[in-house]
Amino acid sequence: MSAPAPPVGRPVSTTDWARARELAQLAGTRHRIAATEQRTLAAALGAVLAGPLTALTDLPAFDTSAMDGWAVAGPGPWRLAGRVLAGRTPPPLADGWATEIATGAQLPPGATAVLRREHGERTGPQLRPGPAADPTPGQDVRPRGQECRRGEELLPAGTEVTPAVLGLAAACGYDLLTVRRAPSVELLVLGDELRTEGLPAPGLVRDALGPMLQPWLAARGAELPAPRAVRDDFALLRDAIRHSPAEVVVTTGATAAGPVDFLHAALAEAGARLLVDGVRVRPGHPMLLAELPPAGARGAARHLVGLPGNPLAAVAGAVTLALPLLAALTGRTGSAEPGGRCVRTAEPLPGHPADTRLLPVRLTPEGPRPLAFDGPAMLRGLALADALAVLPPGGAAAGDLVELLAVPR
Ligand SMILES: Nc1nc2c(c(=O)[nH]1)N[C@H]1C(S)=C(S)[C@@H](COP(=O)(O)OP(=O)(O)OC[C@H]3O[C@@H](n4cnc5c(N)ncnc54)[C@H](O)[C@@H]3O)O[C@H]1N2
Ligand code: MOO
Repeated sequence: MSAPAPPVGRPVSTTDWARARELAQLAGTRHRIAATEQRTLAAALGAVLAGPLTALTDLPAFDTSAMDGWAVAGPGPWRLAGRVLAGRTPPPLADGWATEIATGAQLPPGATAVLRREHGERTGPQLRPGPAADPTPGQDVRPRGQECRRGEELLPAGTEVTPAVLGLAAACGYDLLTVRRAPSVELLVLGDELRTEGLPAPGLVRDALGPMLQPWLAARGAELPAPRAVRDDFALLRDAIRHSPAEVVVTTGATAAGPVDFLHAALAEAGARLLVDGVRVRPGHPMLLAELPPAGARGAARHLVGLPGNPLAAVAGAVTLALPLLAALTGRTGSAEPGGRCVRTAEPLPGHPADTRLLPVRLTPEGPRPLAFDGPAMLRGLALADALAVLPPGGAAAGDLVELLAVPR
């Protein structure tokens, strides 16, 4: 069969930007991954908690000294005996006695407070509070359960496992975390003009999207192998889509109406149903989202996100369609996800007259500042950006609240 001609005069810019993002979220929510797996803490970074993180122990697990000094029992002066270091179990302390204690050490039973080293005056075996008054009961003591009680919910299901979450989980006794299975993704990079190494040459450009999207999507919780290059060939593309075992196929390029832009035709032949076909956003308006027929015996739901080939347009497609889809597939919540952060502008930010604009900005104490080199085919501004500002048609005036989206990290 000969390759079909790419569609001519196909309508573009058909879906409003916010609606397109919502449709991607809905598609993921409808096919939320139920499977869970247990991972060691070291392997869980970036995954999503399958259930609430509940404390396995009180925190602190025992009454603890918050300062270096002396554990004291009752009002001063005190008689001094011994010392308690972190990691030891101290004997009880009788009223009128004090014992040297380190920060983090277990408070002896009977101790009523901790006197900081700089607040105590020691004369031989005697300790008095110095010019300061006696410590109040409980002073500089971290009582058992101050941070949480055993069984208390610390984090909800859907929380991304960040380094801080790993620290908290370790602090309250976890060795393994139950997380949602990561969605499998295949990245297909389209374009005969692309080289994966060396300098661009006449007519040839370096693939900028494989090196950017692969680690970005992986950091957002996707399970994906190295990108696969697919030649500008209709049948190759159709078969790559048809037979991909991934739950989410992400393609780059071939979304528009060029002579070898076969994506629409390949999707049609692969039995795809378009959920989003063009978005009223700049850059990136030819982006698309499709539902693919299930593949393989497991019959898992599959989607395809078609990112435009222009590199900044591809980033716009990723934040609009790919990341919301991936987040919803795992039920991921958090500030890096859609709708996370807003900021007030200090100066007007230029928009598109009719469409939403995603503008790379630097965040300064005064507010978001646009960056130069923000054309659809450029990455220079993006590489310096802290965020993409979501600008409504017509742009934002000084003092407006604008949403910020995370840039590739
Ligand atoms: N007649 C029209 N032409 C175009 C329209 C339109 O509405 N009507 N839209 C323009 C817009 S906007 C975009 S964005 C691009 C989308 O193009 P495709 O998704 O079909 O992508 P390609 O044609 O394959 O490539 C476009 C451009 O990007 C470069 N590219 C592609 N892949 C990569 C990569 N992995 N790394 C670096 N650069 C890449 C490619 O070489 C081209 O320069 O269509 C416009 N045209
Ligand atoms: O998506 Mo295109 O200009 O908007 O690069």
